[in-house]
Amino acid sequence: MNTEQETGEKPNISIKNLDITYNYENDSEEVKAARDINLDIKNGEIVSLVGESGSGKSTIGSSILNLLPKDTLTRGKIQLDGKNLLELPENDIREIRGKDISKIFQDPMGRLNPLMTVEQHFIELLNEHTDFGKEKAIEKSIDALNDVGIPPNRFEDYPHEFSGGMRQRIMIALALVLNPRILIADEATTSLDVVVQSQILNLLRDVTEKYNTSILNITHNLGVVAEISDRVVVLYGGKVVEKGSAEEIFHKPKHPYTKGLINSVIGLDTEELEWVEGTPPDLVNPPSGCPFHPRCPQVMEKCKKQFPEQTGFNDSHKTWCHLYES
Ligand SMILES: Nc1ncnc2c1ncn2[C@@H]1O[C@H](COP(=O)(O)OP(=O)(O)OP(=O)(O)O)[C@@H](O)[C@H]1O
Repeated sequence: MNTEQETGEKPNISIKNLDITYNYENDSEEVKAARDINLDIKNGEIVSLVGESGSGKSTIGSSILNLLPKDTLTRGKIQLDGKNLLELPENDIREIRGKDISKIFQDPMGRLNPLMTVEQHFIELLNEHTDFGKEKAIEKSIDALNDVGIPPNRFEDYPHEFSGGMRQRIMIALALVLNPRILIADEATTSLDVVVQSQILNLLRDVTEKYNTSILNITHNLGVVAEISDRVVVLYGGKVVEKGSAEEIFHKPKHPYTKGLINSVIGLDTEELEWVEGTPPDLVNPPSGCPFHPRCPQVMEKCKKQFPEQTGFNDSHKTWCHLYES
């Protein structure tokens, strides 16, 4: 049974048994980028999806927006308001994209049009999704900018006139102005320096509360996760291997991979930095059994043969590891 069923709270968005395979039936090798993913996100909740490069994080984020390449096979369900987003026609999904579900990326400069002012970006977006007149559109935009700390006198400036952190604030305001149900932040702070990263994360936390928007925070950097997450989902080789509250994942990690990830984060009391030895799996031919078994310091014979069943420690904390199976 999953957390949401146990607590009885209805999720905002619900991913069920999601499998994603790239290069399905084309000439290239199939890549099994996500396998049997189950993930519910509640209203106003910040869930971080963490794992090494290539573990399938961005693939899952893109599937929610239906932005995967055409020859990608997706199986399972991504449910929002009783609709399976994977089955919606392109026109319907275009309507949802930007309005109910929005996304912020690592590189705001690459997403903002250098020839358009901040105002023009907002007006274009609001014209596409609403029938606000110009006055209301400007008022809404200035409110959203205000919420992210950009003063109204910068409304007619161009993207290059802002610092990296301010451009990311503008992206957040653009992502929130339509009051979306869920915001997907894909490595949203990765290119920023540590102080600005922290400011942007705090900002995301604050605006989530104000707008009651959920956030799926995708990152390989565990350092930025502790600060903002309600829950953390750990992904390895396209499979969820552990999930729990931020407190549980950081202070009581169970899966050997999660433990390795946590130990590789630099903290104030770090004396010796550790890392997870070995290389991430090839998702064209994922390892049999538990995908982490070739790198696991506690590997057992059955780990090579069979993916573990879920072990639940309480309503929120679960892992998939043979070490904990009774
Ligand atoms: N368009 C694509 N076609 C084929 N394979 C892809 C495509 N995009 C990603 N992959 C593969 O899918 C797997 C998961 O990639 P994904 O980008 O989702 O991982 P990630 O955890 O987000 O990593 P990163 O942090 O490096 O972006 C990887 O093996 C990657 O090479």
